[in-house]
Amino acid sequence: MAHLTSHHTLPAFPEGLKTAPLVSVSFAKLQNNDEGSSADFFQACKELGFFYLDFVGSQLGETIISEAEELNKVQKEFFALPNEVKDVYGRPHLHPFYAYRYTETEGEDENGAPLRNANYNLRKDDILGQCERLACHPLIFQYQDLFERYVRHCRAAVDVLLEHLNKHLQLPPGTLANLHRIHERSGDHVRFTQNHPGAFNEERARMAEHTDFGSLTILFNWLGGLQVRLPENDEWVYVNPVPGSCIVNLGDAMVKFTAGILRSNIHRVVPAPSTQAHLMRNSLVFFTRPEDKVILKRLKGGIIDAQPQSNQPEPEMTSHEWIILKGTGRLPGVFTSKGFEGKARNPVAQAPPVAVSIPA
Ligand SMILES: O=C(O)CCC(=O)C(=O)O
Ligand SMILES: [Fe+2]
Repeated sequence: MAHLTSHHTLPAFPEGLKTAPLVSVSFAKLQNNDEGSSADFFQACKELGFFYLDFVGSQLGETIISEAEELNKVQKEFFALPNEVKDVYGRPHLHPFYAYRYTETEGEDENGAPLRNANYNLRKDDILGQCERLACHPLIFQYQDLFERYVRHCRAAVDVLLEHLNKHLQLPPGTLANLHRIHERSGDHVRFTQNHPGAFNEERARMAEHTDFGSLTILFNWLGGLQVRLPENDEWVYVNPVPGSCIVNLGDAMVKFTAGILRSNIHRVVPAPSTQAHLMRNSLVFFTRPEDKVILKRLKGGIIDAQPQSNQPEPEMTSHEWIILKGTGRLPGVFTSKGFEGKARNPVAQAPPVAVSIPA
């Protein structure tokens, strides 16, 4: 049988290593409104906030899989470019968030420069021609059609998920869809990521802990290295990539909209485990965010109304403000249903005001 993905070309994830108990939800069944799959999906969104979305057997799903494989080749080509070329498209001079970004790691490249772990954020509104386009490398233009198809297809899959959530939350029809209209400006973006092999480093691992700030994330990875922190005991465990499935996780906006019914789980990326540890690791992420102007606060209606009211006044900010503050490190700490954990208890008091001049 022909392989749908390139996972078989890589060494297998090590046997016997403890992995996160992500349930697998069939996208084809969700498309067909299968009740059991829909219930499993909602449960996963409440309990772990992470699940495998099995795309096999869905025409849209299999298209997304093959586009992700193509984009994985494009990202490798991009990251192989000379540093000074990539730096043209870098943070913060291009944009504080939608740009190329790196941190230096151990080792040197053939020119004696420190190795870089990097990502490159490419916003949906640039790809779909919905705003004045930020400068991007010619390679991105070369694959414009692929990017556009990928964005539209990921968004179509996300729309299916939002409809199921809307139903389970018993919100008026279209409530979540209306906060995520593809033609409106939003922080949706494609992210390329690349990490060099290296030894596990506790401090680095801790620095990488985060929740995603938006609504739903569609993640493809080919090697282990993603870890989630289990809600029941705070243990960090690996997520084993499954060929034919993407990993979906929920972000902060979903916690805010549902007053904590849904879970945005803390996770991080560390070096791939033993059998894969010598390899360069790439992942391809599609982040969905609420539209830029949407205020991140609990929605009214359905089962959300039965959630306890918080006794701490919450600063209200738009989705755009949230992304820029979090994306530029000005909301430190990890956001959970209980508020910010860790580095900052009262983040807004510590964060400088949002600069109005930041281009969206
Ligand atoms: O690389 C991965 O597997 C996960 C990446 C991730 O969590 C992120 O970019 O937010
Ligand atoms: Fe993430």
